[in-house]
Amino acid sequence: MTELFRSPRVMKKVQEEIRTTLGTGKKRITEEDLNKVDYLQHIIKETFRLHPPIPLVTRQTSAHIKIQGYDIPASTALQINLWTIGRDPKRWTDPEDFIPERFIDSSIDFRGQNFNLLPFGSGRRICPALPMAVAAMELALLNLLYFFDWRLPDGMKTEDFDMEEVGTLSVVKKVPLMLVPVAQRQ
Ligand code: HEM
Repeated sequence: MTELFRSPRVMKKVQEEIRTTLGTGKKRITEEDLNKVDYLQHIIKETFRLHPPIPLVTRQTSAHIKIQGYDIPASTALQINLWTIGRDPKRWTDPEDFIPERFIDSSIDFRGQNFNLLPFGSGRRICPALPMAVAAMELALLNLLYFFDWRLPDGMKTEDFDMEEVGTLSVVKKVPLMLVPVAQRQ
């Protein structure tokens, strides 16, 4: 929601796509509404790229290996920095910008097969809750964006948003986002 609010173009586009796709007059968002709005899926991917909730995934080597010329002994703990990978200019164009369109016509997904985007890890220890977590995020966003428009509290400016993140194993926004909902008559 913070990235959407910082990017009015993206907010407007996704609300239009959600409201057009789901139609007017809905009383509730249901499971049948999931996976219908492609642009929302791109927004979720773009958010995972810039703000992976678990920024470091750990593995331990089972044998001596060599990576890019470095000798790594057996039983070494390796940390894969998902946050850095998500902002690596060698992998992403304009990596600091929130551009969901980068995923249009792209096969990049977050299900562990593409090593540029691994918010749920990969392989046999990949997050077992991936389908539930993604469905919960999508349901929450559909509800927030279909039924409400959003404005800033009086006296606050978008430039005042503090984007700092804090945490250890998992990270969250240091200063919670505060917005005012404006109910929409559909
Ligand atoms: C957006 C939400 C979530 C994200 C981004 C996330 C991310 C991750 C990541 C990166 C890992 C490590 C994967 C690896 O080492 O390859 C992990 C593991 C795990 N996650 Fe999640 N997770 C989320 C939600 C959840 C939820 C809601 C649950 C439980 C209800 C959950 C349960 C677990 C468990 C049990 C593991 C350990 C799996 C294992 O070691 O075999 N996760 N998650």
